[in-house]
Amino acid sequence: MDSVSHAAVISSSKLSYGGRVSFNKDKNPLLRSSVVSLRNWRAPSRNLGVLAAQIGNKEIDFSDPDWKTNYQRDFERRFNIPHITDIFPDADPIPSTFCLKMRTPVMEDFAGGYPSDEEWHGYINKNDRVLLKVIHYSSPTSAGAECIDPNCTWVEQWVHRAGPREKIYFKPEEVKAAIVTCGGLCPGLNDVIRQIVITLEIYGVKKIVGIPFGYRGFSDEGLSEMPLSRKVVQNVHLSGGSLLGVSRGGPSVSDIVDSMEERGINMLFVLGGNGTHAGANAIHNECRGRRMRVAVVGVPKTIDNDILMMDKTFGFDTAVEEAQRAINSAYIEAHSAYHGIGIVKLMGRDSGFIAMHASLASGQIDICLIPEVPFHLHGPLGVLRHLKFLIETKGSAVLCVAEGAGQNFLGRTNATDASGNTVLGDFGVHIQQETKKYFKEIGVHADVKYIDPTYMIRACRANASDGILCTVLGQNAVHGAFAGYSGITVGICNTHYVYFPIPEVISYPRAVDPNSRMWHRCLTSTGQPDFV
Ligand SMILES: Nc1ncnc2c1ncn2[C@@H]1O[C@H](COP(=O)(O)OP(=O)(O)OP(=O)(O)O)[C@@H](O)[C@H]1O
Ligand SMILES: O=P(O)(O)OC[C@H]1O[C@](O)(CO)[C@@H](O)[C@@H]1O
Ligand SMILES: [Mg+2]
Repeated sequence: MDSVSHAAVISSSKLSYGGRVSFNKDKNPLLRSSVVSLRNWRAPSRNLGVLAAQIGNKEIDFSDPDWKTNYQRDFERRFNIPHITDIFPDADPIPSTFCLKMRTPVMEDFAGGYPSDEEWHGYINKNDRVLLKVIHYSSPTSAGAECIDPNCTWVEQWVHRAGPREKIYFKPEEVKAAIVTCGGLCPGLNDVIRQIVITLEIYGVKKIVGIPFGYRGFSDEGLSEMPLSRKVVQNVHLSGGSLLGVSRGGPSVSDIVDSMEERGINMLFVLGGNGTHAGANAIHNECRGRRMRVAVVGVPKTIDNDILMMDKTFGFDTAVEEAQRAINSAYIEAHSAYHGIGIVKLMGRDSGFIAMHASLASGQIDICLIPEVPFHLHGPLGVLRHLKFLIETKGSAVLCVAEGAGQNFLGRTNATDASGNTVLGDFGVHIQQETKKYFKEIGVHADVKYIDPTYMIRACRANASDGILCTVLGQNAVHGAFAGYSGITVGICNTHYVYFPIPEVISYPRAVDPNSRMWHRCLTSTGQPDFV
């Protein structure tokens, strides 16, 4: 009997919240989403009735006239960004050395004072905020609705605006900044490294180093730090990969912080995904525990686009664009063959964003399969039966599958990589084989071509749109560190640039909402039916 590929449904009757993710689509039952999709809204327990919900660790009683105020206060607390003065209340700021009026920074020990210009108002006020959610849903049944209470009350949620502050908490001549890139590759890593270095130099920092091969570079014998300067990074963005190298796994947090202390690193820029950010936050906490005056700032790097709250992460646009070449090749192969079927596998461990957006962009995909949306392969409603229909009616078909889709059709290996991530089975190969088998069994000719461009896509250099995103994120990371923040990451939110406290963006992987307008648009474009 055919099993169904299923997006896990939270079985708990409790409502939890924290991100923009709908209640029914997340794989992680421990998620802490701040907004609940009321499509599936239900009271968490009979005791609470319909007017209350369990939100994270808190229970909200919606009959309380102050619930909204309390919610907003709690939100503000959660999205507060940790600052150096939290542990060093007496830390004195100095006027910023970041000055766009100067083409070359004064590097001579700032003997004549810091070159800040009080009249120039190019700085961000630390009280500036950006609105996180911009849609007022009037009903929980609206597509993609993210409501907090059953009436979908409008609740403003503000996050901190990123950018240079007028006052800074580090003297550039006392800074030793380090950059580390962890996890898998992603288009744009070099662009971010480059911007961090360039911006640090504009502040007047002279000691800038790269840690080689991810967190391992802090501990592994024979890996020495790489001195960085504008000269070194000038052209690195012209190629993909990471100038510094990447890795998974590595030393413990306490070993990393020991190494930072030994090397005198007091600004650490960490480029990576969920795992890397969990590490960065742990490093930040360890530094605080040791009362080190250090800024740890993340830049989210995930081609999968699986970090919460953000419009997108760098590398994602490039991946979608580069995927077009593979999809177009699959389309041409399929359309040039008698009963041709093209299959393209794209990255996306837990999230189908690349597959969904690449399918939408190409307009050449008949079936898009992602981890978040369940499907049958066999049977009257299955993908294979629909393929037969397409062959009979169109003469050819093209599929786009995310690597994390259909994992339940494959035997679990229980294997994990060096960071502890589950090693996925190859669903692309599986569906290719099943398709061939199926058409053979039904006695219909089919010419199946399979393309796996995943690593070719990941190794590309950033496209123009990602180049800009990387530039802004890299610069803002440096502004955040100089402003005295630590344990933060940078992001784009409703087209504006913001700082988030790290835990809020990594509490679970961001996933495609099957009830979102974007997934509905994808279905409209492909014309595929439900496969369950
Ligand atoms: N919970 C954690 N605490 C501390 N360090 C962690 C944690 N999870 C992962 N790391 C470390 O972060 C680094 C990168 O993790 P991982 O391999 O999961 O990649 P990632 O940052 O999630 O990026 P990608 O999107 O490419 O998977 C590894 O060196 C790993 O040891
Ligand atoms: O082969 P690696 O380096 O483990 O990376 C594969 C994983 O990395 C990602 O690209 C995320 O960076 C996932 O989509 C994919 O599962
Ligand atoms: Mg990860």
